Amino acid sequence: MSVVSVGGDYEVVIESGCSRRVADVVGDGVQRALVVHPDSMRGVGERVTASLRDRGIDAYAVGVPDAEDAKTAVVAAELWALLGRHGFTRTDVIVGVGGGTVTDLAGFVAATWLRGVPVIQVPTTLLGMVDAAVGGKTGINTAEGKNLVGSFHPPRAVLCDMDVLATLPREDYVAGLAEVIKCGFIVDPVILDLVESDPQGATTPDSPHALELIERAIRVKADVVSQDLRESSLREILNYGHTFGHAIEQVEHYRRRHGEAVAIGMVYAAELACAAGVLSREVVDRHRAVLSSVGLPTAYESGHWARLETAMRRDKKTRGALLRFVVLEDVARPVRLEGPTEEQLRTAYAAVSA
Ligand SMILES: NC(=O)c1ccc[n+]([C@@H]2O[C@H](COP(=O)([O-])OP(=O)(O)OC[C@H]3O[C@@H](n4cnc5c(N)ncnc54)[C@H](O)[C@@H]3O)[C@@H](O)[C@H]2O)c1
Ligand SMILES: O=C(O)C(=O)C[C@@H](O)[C@H](O)[C@H](O)COP(=O)(O)O
Ligand SMILES: [Zn+2]
Repeated sequence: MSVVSVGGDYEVVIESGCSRRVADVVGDGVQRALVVHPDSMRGVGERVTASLRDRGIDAYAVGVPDAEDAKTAVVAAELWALLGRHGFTRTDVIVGVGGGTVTDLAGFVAATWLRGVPVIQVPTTLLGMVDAAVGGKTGINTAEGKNLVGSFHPPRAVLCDMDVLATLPREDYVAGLAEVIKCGFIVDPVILDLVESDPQGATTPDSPHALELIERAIRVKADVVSQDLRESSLREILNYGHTFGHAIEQVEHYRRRHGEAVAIGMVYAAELACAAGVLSREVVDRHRAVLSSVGLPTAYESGHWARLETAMRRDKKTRGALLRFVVLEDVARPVRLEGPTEEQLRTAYAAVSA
């Protein structure tokens, strides 16, 4: 078992079978629990619900639509209605069991119900474990863009059960590696060394390095969010690759995996930094090499610039008319690039669509 403390406020447990121990971390005085899971994870959701009932908690399981279809105001409103019907109070809890989409939704509903009730996160994807379930960013999408409505609401605990990864499709595991590699580029180059030493192994939860990769990425996230929960400055580095990545997701109506879009977004950010004279060609090439070695995409089709630029202007790092990007000066040296020229933006797009 491995435990990462997030600034002393809560713990991220990484252990086979720990999803069976949700009742141990719900806290005192809890009478009711709402366990939110996607239909694909009904088995784990119901197991968690049963384990809470065994401890005398009135637990209800509720299935939500798969992937980004869960992150809507309509689904959130259905859950608020359920909480109201079952009389959930401020001492009751919500449990998110699923990938990042479900932990984002469950966290958002917990943040807003009665202006905030506790949430326990039980991520079931690699991406959920290393990123979405940790750090308290919660949210839903609107027709205008990704994660445009949300709140900062840290969980009471995060339980990463390595056993549940056995059923995760390889493509989804690989998509989660994009956020792991992101942590390597922004803070912890040992992650890059580990992936480069065995790229094939990195693509499976059974590899000798899997646990170390997961733990290192969680430590990067925990360290950053414990210093800057509300993203006043430092936390922006976790958004590396997301300005262009979120724009791709929106243009594709959320049919591409988040991690895949972020992988392309990191190559875009690296090309942009290179065009702005901030980053060496060698580090840009390292982005393409390490991402493609695990099967992540590094290119995007041409012809979508106008829609991508419109979407990028809704990024939360934008200030007024000023587009702002997290870029690198070198590996583990993130900085901000504010107001890149139209030529630099287009040069980077041409480079990723080449
Ligand atoms: N809040 C944050 O800090 C944060 C960080 C990163 C990403 N995110 C969000 O996370 C989302 C992406 O998360 P994701 O990549 O986990 O996608 P996801 O939640 O869509 O899960 C991917 C797919 O795997 C299925 N699945 C989940 N666990 C499974 C398992 N163990 N076995 C079999 N199938 C399983 C899901 O049903 C889904 O079809 C995006 O919406 C992104 O914006 C949030
Ligand atoms: O935790 C953060 O902060 C991040 O930016 C992590 C990202 O991987 C994640 O996708 C996040 O949801 C993006 O947030 P947004 O503020 O750009 O919507
Ligand atoms: Zn992300």
